[in-house]
Amino acid sequence: MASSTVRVDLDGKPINQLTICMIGAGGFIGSHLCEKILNETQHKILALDVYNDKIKHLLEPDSLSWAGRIQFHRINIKHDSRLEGLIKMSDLTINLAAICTPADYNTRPLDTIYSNFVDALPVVKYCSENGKRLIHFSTCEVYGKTIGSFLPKDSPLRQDPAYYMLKEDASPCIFGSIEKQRWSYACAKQLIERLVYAEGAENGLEFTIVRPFNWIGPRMDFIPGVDGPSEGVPRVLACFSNALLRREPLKLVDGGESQRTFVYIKDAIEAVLLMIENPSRANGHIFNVGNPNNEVTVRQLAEMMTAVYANVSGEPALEKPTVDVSSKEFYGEGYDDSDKRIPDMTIINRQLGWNPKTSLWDLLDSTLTYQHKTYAEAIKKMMSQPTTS
Ligand SMILES: NC(=O)c1ccc[n+]([C@@H]2O[C@H](COP(=O)([O-])OP(=O)(O)OC[C@H]3O[C@@H](n4cnc5c(N)ncnc54)[C@H](O)[C@@H]3O)[C@@H](O)[C@H]2O)c1
Ligand SMILES: O=C(O)[C@H]1O[C@H](OP(=O)(O)OP(=O)(O)OC[C@H]2O[C@@H](n3ccc(=O)[nH]c3=O)[C@H](O)[C@@H]2O)[C@H](O)[C@@H](O)[C@@H]1O
Repeated sequence: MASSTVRVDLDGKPINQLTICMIGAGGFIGSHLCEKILNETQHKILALDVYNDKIKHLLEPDSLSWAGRIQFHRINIKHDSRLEGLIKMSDLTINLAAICTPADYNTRPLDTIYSNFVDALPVVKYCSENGKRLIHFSTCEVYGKTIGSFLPKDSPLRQDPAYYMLKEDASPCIFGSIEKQRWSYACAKQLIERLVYAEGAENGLEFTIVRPFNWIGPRMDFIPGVDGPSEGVPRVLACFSNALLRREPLKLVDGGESQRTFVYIKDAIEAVLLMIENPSRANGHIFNVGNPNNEVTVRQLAEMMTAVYANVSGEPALEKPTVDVSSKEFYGEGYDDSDKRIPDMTIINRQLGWNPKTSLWDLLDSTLTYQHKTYAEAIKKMMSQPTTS
């Protein structure tokens, strides 16, 4: 229920009701952000996407308390003349639309570059020309590899945060060669960040750039063959969930040595709401949003998910829960990887006072409970059907 008391910002000033044009509202992050805004604020949402399956529960029935505060527009921003009008009608635009699954970066590099750079251009332009505020979703992938990854494996400097900690205003962006098409995504995101920043510097665009660090939780991506293509490769949470649901070993790419920090989607969305409601603290900034305390190797993630899922499902884990695969076999030619991703939290702490709360175990527990409830029956049914040859 949206609270009826007056909401105040971090400086104690009342927050005016906003109309928000949310592009990509039907995706993983968009669905959680819509839910949060409708539940806790009085803001209105113009939700733009080509799909709405993940926000269907928010769009109907009309009797819900937020009826009239969310309006879905089925729009592909690549070619739809309604886009500028919707941005003009809004106080703030949030752009989440993107191709953002690594399996696509090296196999569909053109689509990836168009989606993350070319298609985002008109959004930036319309915001700038019409004096509208923009929150643009970038990625932690713009940092690429850490400086430390170029040091010898046994170098003590690898333990020094100066060689791995990722800082918005200091760290370089280090990508692989052009043949490593994995970096098409990071590079496109970096260029759109630079464009947004330049629009701010030269034309006064009021902007905030968000760099998410592996946000995970319910509704992330799809389970192949259930609510997405059988041959599709989602991000790691859904890949591992799919294997656990099917009682198959989890595939560790190149030994599962890469490190990631995972943050619970519900924690991360709180940071976005703070940005929305505190423009004077958020404008002109780039924010890392992640949980530096939740670092694991991908192998450790697989082990933890296996243990959590055994608890959730009540079924014992497989005797051999993981299997090694090469990145070429799994993703194809042109894959490369970020070695380690720890967000520096100084800027978001200083500007918005935000800190993540949820431990990796707890966030996996609630997420895998959701995956089990949502998919276990469908998978069982599918697997019991005879395969056609
Ligand atoms: N989930 C994460 O941890 C993470 C990490 C880093 C960056 N990001 C960035 O955050 C944003 C949202 O990510 P997500 O995880 O919610 O992804 P998602 O794929 O679930 O959501 C993206 C949404 O954008 C929509 N979309 C794509 N192209 C569109 C177009 N041309 N017109 C209209 N709609 C279009 C898709 O249909 C989808 O619903 C992306 O920009 C992504 O790069 C996410
Ligand atoms: O979420 C993020 O912050 C960003 O990172 C992701 O990139 P990445 O973390 O590399 O993608 P995942 O699919 O989540 O993979 C994480 C790691 O697990 C590995 N992996 C993935 C899937 C699998 O089945 N097995 C496996 O070992 C990958 O090789 C990678 O090392 C995506 O690029 C974006 O969604 C986003 O910009």
